[in-house]
Amino acid sequence: DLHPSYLLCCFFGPILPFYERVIFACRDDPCPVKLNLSVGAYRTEEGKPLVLEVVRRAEQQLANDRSCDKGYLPIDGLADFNKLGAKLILGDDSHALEENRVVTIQCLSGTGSLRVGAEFLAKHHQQSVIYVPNPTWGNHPSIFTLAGLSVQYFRYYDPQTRGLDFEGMLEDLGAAPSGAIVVLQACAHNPTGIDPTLEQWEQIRQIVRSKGLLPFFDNAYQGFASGSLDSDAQSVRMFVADGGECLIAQSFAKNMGLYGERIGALTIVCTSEDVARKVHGQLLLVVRPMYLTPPIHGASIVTTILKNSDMYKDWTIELKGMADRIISMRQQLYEAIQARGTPGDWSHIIKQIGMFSFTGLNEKQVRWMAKEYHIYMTYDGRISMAGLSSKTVPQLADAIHAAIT
Ligand SMILES: Cc1[nH+]cc(COP(=O)(O)O)c(/C=N/[C@@H](CC(=O)O)C(=O)O)c1O
Repeated sequence: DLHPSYLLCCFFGPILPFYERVIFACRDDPCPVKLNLSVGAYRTEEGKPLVLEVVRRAEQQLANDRSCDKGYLPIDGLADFNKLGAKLILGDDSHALEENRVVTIQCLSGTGSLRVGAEFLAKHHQQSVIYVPNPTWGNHPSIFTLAGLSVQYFRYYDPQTRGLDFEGMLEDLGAAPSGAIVVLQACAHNPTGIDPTLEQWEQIRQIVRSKGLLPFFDNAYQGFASGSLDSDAQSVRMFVADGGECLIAQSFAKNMGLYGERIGALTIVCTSEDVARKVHGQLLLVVRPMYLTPPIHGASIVTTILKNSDMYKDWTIELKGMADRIISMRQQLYEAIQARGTPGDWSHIIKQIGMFSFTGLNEKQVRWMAKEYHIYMTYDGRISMAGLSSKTVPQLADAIHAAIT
């Protein structure tokens, strides 16, 4: 009979995903000028996390409201949050909302929304195959596999052009079995920073609908990519406008800076009000044994801001400020690389969008940069542009130049 601790140590083998190893390597590096570009969390020009001013005002308002309590939320979360969150992604004029075909439940940020959606699909959807982009966010395969779905990949990134492998994507989606689930990152694709154009989204929509595939949008960066909440929602709204079904995982971690509040929502757009009612009931059966009910504070902050037109407007201004700073970091890094005459075409740095840039650096170069320049990024060469500042751009450009030449 095995000693219990022996059993445990059998499981605690080298399970850390590659990016966690990077984070620990960076954390343990004593160098005073180390640069952590591995985590997708916004940092200010001073390299600090940012609590939005409008979030502080909302929290102050909540703290002063003596009618607020800390009781359990319903299983599907804060009703106002669900309503306002659905409108934010679907648009005020959404027919699906008008026809009551939409189910939205508050979940534990984007990750929790993806997981609840995946558990629901594993139980109720006739196809258990889920296609994700190659490459995709490192956590996607685990979320879907642990929920009981079988993960397949569709081509997404072309290393030759450092752009979208659009033909390959359409071919793989065309070859997917009818009813298969397809994960589509709504904007600011992680890790590549490459999004389809609106014309390409329309072609993707046509093939998804003609093949009877089920789109599952991961909407983790709405407003963070272009600075506009509506522009970044266009891909989702295209699909919803055609009357078909889709799932949408929403996160307020990045666009409202509420990373640690774990606030997001799962929206399922159904074909009828009656189906929506049944889906809602089944979602409650997934959530209750998983975490009973979601946390109240983050949902209250988001609701306070979305409900108040002045606060909403102030939020959009701060959100655009974050997006603009990232776009400026792209431009500065590109110009710094150009100024050093680093070989190769680096225009992908300014063509890509959102939090990340897929540099094209290989693992050997990434490891060398960590060792020689104390600059940390994920081993696939992804850098978080939000981790850069005008001060640190030259340090990164020098390191890239040295790694390439
Ligand atoms: C595409 C995508 N989807 C969902 C999430 C989950 O976000 P949530 O905080 O659950 O709402 C993330 C987080 N990505 C960053 C965080 C991480 O992976 O640790 C990242 O890629 O760095 C994504 O990049």
